[in-house]
Amino acid sequence: MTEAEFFEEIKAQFSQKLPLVVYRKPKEDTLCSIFQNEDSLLSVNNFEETGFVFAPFDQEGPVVLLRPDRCGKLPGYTPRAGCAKKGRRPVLSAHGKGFHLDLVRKGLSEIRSGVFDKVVLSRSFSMPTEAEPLDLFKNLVEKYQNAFCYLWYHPKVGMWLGATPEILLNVRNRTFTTMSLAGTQVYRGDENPEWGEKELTEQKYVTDYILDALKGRVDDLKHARTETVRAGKLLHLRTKISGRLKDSNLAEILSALHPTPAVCGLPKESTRKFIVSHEDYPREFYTGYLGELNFQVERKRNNRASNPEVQVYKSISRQTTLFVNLRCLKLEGSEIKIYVGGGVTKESDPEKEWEETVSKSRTMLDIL
Ligand SMILES: C=C(O[C@H]1C=CC=C(C(=O)O)[C@@H]1O)C(=O)O
Repeated sequence: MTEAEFFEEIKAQFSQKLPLVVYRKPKEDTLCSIFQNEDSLLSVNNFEETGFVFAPFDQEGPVVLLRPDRCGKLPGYTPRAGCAKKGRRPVLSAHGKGFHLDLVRKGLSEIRSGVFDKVVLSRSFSMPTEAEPLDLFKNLVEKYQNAFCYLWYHPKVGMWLGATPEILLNVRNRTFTTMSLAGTQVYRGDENPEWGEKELTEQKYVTDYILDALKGRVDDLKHARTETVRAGKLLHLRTKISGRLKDSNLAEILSALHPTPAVCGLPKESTRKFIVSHEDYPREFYTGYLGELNFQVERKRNNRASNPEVQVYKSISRQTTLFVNLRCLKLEGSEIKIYVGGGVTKESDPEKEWEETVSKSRTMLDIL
């Protein structure tokens, strides 16, 4: 399949208003597309299905499933810069700042009263755009090599686009990896900067929560050393976590994990309630998760041990690769809605929390 054919197929699906997703996994150069042949709105029942999932923040909400009726692959894709229409660089406005500062103060007051330890508070803002969705996607792929970049569309749900640095769960057969990702600072040329107490604590809450949620449900639970990772112009703290699922209990693992304190808070239930009743917009799919569910992967292997003439055989495994939906936007006609948030702990300063959401919003604004 040529590059022109790959993108033509996507445009044709759009013009027929049929569901699709196009994406590129972190550090890979293959673009993947998935098309559903008709527009029914399908949802996941028990996570035994195969397809591309798109889950909302709200754990009770249905997890949308795109059925892979047709799939495309474009290996070796080299992104080119400047696909979006040239225009004025979007101006960052302070609109909504008063509300956000108040929201953070309310969160802090709950933390100080001992209601919860950490809460992730967010905001959303809109701006006009004339950019073509596919051009925006190409810009994401070009700019964010370490991120999972996607463009997702369902005529009954809407169109979303993002470049997320956060893996929720990666499972091949029964081996899984996940990560705790939190704490933010702006990248200023040093990939190994000092971290403050506030960031170290807010990220440790996430690590401890994940380890606790998985304990007893998995074998060989391990975590690596906490490290700094770069996501565009930002740096985060990350701890990789791995293990082996006891049996095929993907649904149970996901419900124990999602939403983690990287996007909700600690404890989960009281912070979820606080978020839903105090943020001034519905998160919908922001801070939900998305990705491949139970895809078959074929691997060719050389079995040197059993045959000196090098026998090549194929092994088939099932793989699930899910990402947290961060650094994303929703496209509604000629308007985009950008979503950004940050973790609030007892050490938070409302003004700095606002600045952090401004820095995070640049990930999406820079592709316009
Ligand atoms: C909630 C977001 O980021 C999360 C992931 C990494 C760092 C975060 C932080 O430092 O607050 C957040 O937990 C967002 O980008 O909207």
